Amino acid sequence: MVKKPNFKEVPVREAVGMVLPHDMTQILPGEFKGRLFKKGHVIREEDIEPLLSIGKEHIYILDMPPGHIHEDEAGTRIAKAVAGKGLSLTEPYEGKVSLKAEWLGLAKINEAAVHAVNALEGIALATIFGDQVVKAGETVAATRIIPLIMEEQRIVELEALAASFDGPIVEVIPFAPKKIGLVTTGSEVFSGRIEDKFGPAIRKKVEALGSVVVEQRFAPDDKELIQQHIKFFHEQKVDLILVTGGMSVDPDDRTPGAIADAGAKIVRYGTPMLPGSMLLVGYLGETPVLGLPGAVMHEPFTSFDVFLPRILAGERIEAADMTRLGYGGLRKS
Ligand SMILES: Nc1nc2c(c(=O)[nH]1)N[C@H]1C(S)=C(S)[C@@H](COP(=O)(O)OP(=O)(O)OC[C@H]3O[C@@H](n4cnc5c(N)ncnc54)[C@H](O)[C@@H]3O)O[C@H]1N2
Ligand code: MOO
Repeated sequence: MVKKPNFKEVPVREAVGMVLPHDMTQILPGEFKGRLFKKGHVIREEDIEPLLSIGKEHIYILDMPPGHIHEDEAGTRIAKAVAGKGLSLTEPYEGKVSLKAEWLGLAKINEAAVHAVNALEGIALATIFGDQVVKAGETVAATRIIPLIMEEQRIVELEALAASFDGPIVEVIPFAPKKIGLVTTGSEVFSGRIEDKFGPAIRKKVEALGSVVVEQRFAPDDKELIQQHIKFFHEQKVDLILVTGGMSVDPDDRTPGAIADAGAKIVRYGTPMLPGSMLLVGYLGETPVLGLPGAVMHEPFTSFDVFLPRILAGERIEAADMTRLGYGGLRKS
């Protein structure tokens, strides 16, 4: 059991000159939720009315037993113990310390470690789901202890637990700027019968993450020509090759075969996420080659948007990464 701290209860009218042991929250539904008084505030005569208005007829004056620490210090220590690179800590607010991204990047969260930390009584660590893109300033995790004070020993245990994992529990990996080669297939686009919609959509997605399409090459539905463009980009030593169109079941859909014929090792063709089930991921040497499904053209979040940030953060995509998308992967039916 979490030990109750020793408090002296003082009627609020007699508390003038005393120090508040924790932040005092006011909630006016629909209007305001926040800190009315900060921890450490010395109560003044004019504070009595506001305190009574939030239902505080008595306040606690804290008598901190030896070996215990306050929620603000505990929250800060937990945050420091779990944070890796790319995160900065906020000041404690109502006992809560948040971890905010310092740069645009991929949030990496050790899920098993988060569960292990939260199994310690009295400790709360909340994170976003991992492998998401976060912008500078976005909150990635927040922590607090449940009681107002806690034996310091518990925090020492938590620090040891956090240090026992391989790498930090929460971090933000920055995106390396990569050079991308884009092969757009489809005889209807090649001939000019229809306007290319893939190029602008892909540029927008990759530029948002700090990378650039160095060149876009067009091919009709001809396996040999598609393959030549893929090899060209590989020789140009781009960091990533993207191929659009021709990913499904029609006789004119040549892209998966062209990627294989170019010499790429196919990780997997098809992934259980909608939209974007027709995604192919392969590697030509060390260079990732992706066959992109039609949905990438018009949907803001597809299987491609799951893996692009991970590739730009330097990760290699394995078959299991692709097969695991099914659970929660129905984003659009
Ligand atoms: N019977 C089935 N039909 C479809 C399946 C399936 O499994 N069985 N999968 C569907 C899914 S999911 C997708 S995604 C698409 C995959 O399409 P493809 O990659 O083969 O795309 P295309 O057939 O080449 O073109 C589809 C559509 O998009 C237009 N297009 C293609 N590229 C461009 C471009 N660069 N700019 C503008 N428009 C483009 C193309 O003209 C077609 O209209 O298949 C589903 N069907
Ligand atoms: O693979 Mo498709 O993109 O689900 O529409």
